[in-house]
Amino acid sequence: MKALNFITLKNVNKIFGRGLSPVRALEIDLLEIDKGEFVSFTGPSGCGKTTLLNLIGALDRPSSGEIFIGGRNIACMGEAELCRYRRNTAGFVFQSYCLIPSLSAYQNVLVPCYPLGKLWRFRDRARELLRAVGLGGKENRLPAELSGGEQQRVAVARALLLEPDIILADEPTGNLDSATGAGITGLLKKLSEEGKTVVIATHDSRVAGFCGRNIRLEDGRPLLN
Ligand SMILES: Nc1ncnc2c1ncn2[C@@H]1O[C@H](COP(=O)(O)OP(=O)(O)OP(=O)(O)O)[C@@H](O)[C@H]1O
Repeated sequence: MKALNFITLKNVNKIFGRGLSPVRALEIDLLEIDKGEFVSFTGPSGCGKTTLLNLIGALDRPSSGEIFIGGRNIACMGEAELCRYRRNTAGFVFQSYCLIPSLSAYQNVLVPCYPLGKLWRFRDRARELLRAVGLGGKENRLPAELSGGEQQRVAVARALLLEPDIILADEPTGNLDSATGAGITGLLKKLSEEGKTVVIATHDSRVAGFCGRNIRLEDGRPLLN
């Protein structure tokens, strides 16, 4: 049975800057996402999509409010606990892939475990993940020797290395042609069917159409039905 309300944002505000011209980037009364959901956020440029993903992934802190992940409020965690949360619970996929150019696909997938040491423990999993995203046989290629879609697959495999419950993807298909983008969206959908909670920000209505639920943001506020 699905556990409900895996991600809950309550009275969350994010304000950038101070003084005469602060920017209110997000203003959320209540937003709930279930475990295993595949949710997209859409809306015009500047409506707060990236800010929202960054708050859920603890890459940034809210100005006020509570963000519960699996019942724990990450908005009031200390830095050490947040580090563990970022490492173990939330995996990020970015529009521009953010791979390290001098490392092979396989080495890039292993990057999240470098700070943990004990690389050997993750070697088989990294190879398995590359096979699972359709890159078996291309483990030793550098990012420059892979297509955009293949690089994004490496980024998805990297995000999965430490078995996070949540995948956050900010415009994951933004640099890809529509067929390749559909492949990446299909891969993210499959992950949600396997139990991961997948949250993406996208401009592309076709990508949003693939998701179980789409939430439109306007001026930092979700338009909920
Ligand atoms: N570090 C920052 N300092 C000041 N303002 C910021 C900062 N980051 C974002 N903003 C502002 O917050 C608002 C929301 O930005 P955000 O990047 O979340 O929007 P977005 O919906 O992801 O936009 P896009 O679709 O163009 O990527 C915008 O008005 C933006 O200018």
